Amino acid sequence: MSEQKWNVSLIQMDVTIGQPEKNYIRVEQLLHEAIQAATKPDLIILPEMWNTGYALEQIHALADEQGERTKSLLSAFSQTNQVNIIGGSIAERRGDQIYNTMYAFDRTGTVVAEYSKIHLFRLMDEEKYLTEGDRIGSLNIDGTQAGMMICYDIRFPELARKLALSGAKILFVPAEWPHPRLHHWRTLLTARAIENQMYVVACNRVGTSGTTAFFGHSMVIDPWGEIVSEGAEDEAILTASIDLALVSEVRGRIPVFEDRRPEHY
Ligand SMILES: NC(=O)CCC(=O)C(=O)O
Repeated sequence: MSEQKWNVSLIQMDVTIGQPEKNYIRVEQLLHEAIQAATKPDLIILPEMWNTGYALEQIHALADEQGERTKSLLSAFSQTNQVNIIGGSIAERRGDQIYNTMYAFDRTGTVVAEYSKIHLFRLMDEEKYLTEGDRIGSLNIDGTQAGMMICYDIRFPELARKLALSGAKILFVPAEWPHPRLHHWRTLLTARAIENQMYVVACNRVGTSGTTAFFGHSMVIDPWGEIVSEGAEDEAILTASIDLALVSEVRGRIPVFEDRRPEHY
């Protein structure tokens, strides 16, 4: 890819709760569909907790031990197809603890970053079953600095700002965000893009889990806050082209980072 222009594919998939076997097969099928599209993606992103869904009562038995199965699948795919992958997040077992963990792979299949969700979402009982991460998720993809946040994390602007201050020009957000909070989803993602003058690439799942309905509406938002591409509520692969030169242009147009006065707040 050119240094500045990327084609991204967002795999807005349904997740079968508590059935990793089905979900690993489905992810592999969708990855193949994404790579065979007319415009080859430079980067593919998956949604949150795609291996198990929120099967929290069985999560200890279902979680991927140290993410080994996930890493093996996604690493082989990224290497074979020379594509960067932001692997959504999965339920990961590490010792006695379960984490909601994201892995990023470069075009050689190397894991270049991992991040475990810091803010656990009480409305979905995450804090009862999962352990929170203790470090932020920064990465470098094809020479561009980026950041990773997971779903509920987008309600915490401090985290996005910290990633932006560490050089991120693009923020990746896998999610399992349900109705009736579409307005929050769109507004918070747009705010993170505008205030940090960076791209936001957010991939949400679709489908239902018990009485909870996930609405999709995955989206790519540019550093000016315009929605470049937005999904509907069905399973789909969303594509968008992003131009990273726009980040510097917008930062030049309104010099927010130069005008910050952190000594007063
Ligand atoms: N999986 C999540 O973190 C959901 C977050 C959410 O729905 C919210 O409103 O925040």
